[in-house]
Amino acid sequence: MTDCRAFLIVMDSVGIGGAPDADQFFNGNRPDTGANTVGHIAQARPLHMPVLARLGLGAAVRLASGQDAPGLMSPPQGLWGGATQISRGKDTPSGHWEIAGVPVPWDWHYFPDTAPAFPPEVTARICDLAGTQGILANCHASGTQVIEDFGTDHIRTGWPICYTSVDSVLQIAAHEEHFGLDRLIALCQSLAPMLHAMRVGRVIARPFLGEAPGEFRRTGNRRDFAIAPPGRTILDIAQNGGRVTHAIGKIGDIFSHRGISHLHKGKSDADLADHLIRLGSEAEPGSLTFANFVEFDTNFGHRRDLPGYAAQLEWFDGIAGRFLDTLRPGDLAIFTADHGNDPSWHGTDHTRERVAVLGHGVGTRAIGLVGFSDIGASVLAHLGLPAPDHGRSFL
Ligand SMILES: O=P(O)(O)O[C@H]1O[C@H](CO)[C@@H](O)[C@H]1O
Ligand SMILES: [Mn+2]
Ligand SMILES: [Mn+2]
Repeated sequence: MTDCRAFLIVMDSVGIGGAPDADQFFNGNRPDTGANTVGHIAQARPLHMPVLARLGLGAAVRLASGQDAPGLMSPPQGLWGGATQISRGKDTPSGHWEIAGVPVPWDWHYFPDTAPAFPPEVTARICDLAGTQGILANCHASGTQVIEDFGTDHIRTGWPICYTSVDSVLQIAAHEEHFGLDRLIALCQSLAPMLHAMRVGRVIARPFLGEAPGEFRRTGNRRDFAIAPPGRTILDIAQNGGRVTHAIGKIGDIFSHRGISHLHKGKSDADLADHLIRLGSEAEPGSLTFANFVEFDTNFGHRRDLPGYAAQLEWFDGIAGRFLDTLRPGDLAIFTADHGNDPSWHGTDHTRERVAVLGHGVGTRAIGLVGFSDIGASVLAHLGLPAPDHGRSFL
């Protein structure tokens, strides 16, 4: 067995523009054509990201989208390129599964942007499981806004706040104390099989605290109940090959906890960064570490907070530098993303974009434009493991 280790790090929603099918994806009724998360942030405010810029982030933005990314245009000294997605969803499971070798073969079920958004049988099932006479919201919504709008009614009536988005999700927001955190999680878990049978990707528990509008805030106790990937992922293949696999952050939920030896969670990306840096030193020879950093997406992309997104990128770049310093000769680290979420864009939903592929540990190399599945295939090739069912190694 090889002693080489592999680290695959997904910066959630850090897209680089240029998706050839962006015109088929929408925020509201306007297409995602031209959306470019990193490009537009850097054009609004030059980014200081010396570590990822040195690997080739700026060059990747230009390759994928034809746009310049001020501050990031240093000559690449890592493995660098862009990746294009083929799965029909611009959501987290679609992106991660395809990176892990399983493009999504079906069309997800999406709830219409109508009021009500959910069919009567779904509403009835939620009421039945929750023991309530009704549900609140029942529409497309932003998660921070929906608790502002319905939090007071929720505390008064005890009814769960149920909402969706352009993604294939049913989200339930409920108060950790008035409704109860365990009760919310049990509700989502019990509801999930019905929704998965409808090809709804995830049921998500969104607990919050606070007693009045202006004070309501979501907590770190979010839980996702996702459909299991419909094929062998790189985590499955690595584990079947006798390797230790480490999942950091949301990776456990995204892969329905399959193929994972050790799960490392935290209340914030700062906690996850500590796990990543520690595993850089401690992960076993031959192991695979798969990490997701979610705050780019949840705290800044959906909130359309461009200065916040920029600051998070610069913070993460420092983490990336500290992490890379822990690696040994023969290790591979790849930084990539699962979709876009351009904070300068209209709407509040993800944006269809290409993503960067930035590799450390295999010298300077331009890989051009590859497919999402080629990322996972390359990780397995580096570890000396059998190839996945989709994708080709670019190493
Ligand atoms: O506005 P919030 O609740 O953060 O919702 C976002 O989170 C969901 C899951 O990632 C996405 O579908 C998007 O709607
Ligand atoms: Mn995502
Ligand atoms: Mn998101």
